[in-house]
Amino acid sequence: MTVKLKDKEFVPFISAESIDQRLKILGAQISKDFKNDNPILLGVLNGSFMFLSDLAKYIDIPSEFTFVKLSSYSGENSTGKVKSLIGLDSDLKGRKVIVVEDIVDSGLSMSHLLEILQTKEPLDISIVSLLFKPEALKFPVEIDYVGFEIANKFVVGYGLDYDGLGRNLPSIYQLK
Ligand SMILES: O=P(O)(O)OC[C@H]1O[C@H](OP(=O)(O)OP(=O)(O)O)[C@H](O)[C@@H]1O
Ligand SMILES: Nc1nc2[nH]cnc2c(=O)[nH]1
Repeated sequence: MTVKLKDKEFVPFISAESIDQRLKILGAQISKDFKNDNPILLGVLNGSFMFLSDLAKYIDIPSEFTFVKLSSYSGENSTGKVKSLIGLDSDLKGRKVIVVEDIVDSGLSMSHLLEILQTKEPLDISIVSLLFKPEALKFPVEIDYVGFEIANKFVVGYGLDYDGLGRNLPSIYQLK
């Protein structure tokens, strides 16, 4: 069934069942790779809230969870550049950090985020992204765990929004 959000129509793309199956595999892989590391999973708000919450249920090793939001604003104006992390209250020094994103598209957000995170002196940084658009990548970033590689088309649902709407859809839709 199609979904209409404001002026745009979206068609079903990745079902809730497919997401759940993939998350089981990702969770098992991460649990194996970080077995003795007590990693910190760092969700990037807003888009990652649903992904991280569901992924966490399939991670069965000691692990910690925290969230940040990126800020690209200076006063009232967007600088077009991500400048700081809002809400990072955990000490990352010497820790294994797993950044959790809903999507890597151009790679701009992730490359800026990595620059800021490096200054916190973590032991290492891994990336898990539910979605990845290889054709759209302009700022090279290496993603350690990818849920789904997708075409360069706009998607919504499962945390991802169109103009603030659609984040609560339990599956992923693609622009018609
Ligand atoms: O690779 P990029 O081209 O930088 O795009 C990816 C970014 O876009 C989305 O965030 P957005 O800025 O829309 O904020 P949101 O998470 O609050 O929706 C998404 O959550 C990523 O952070
Ligand atoms: N909702 C949404 N946000 C994005 N941010 C970067 N790419 C996308 C996308 O395809 N959909």
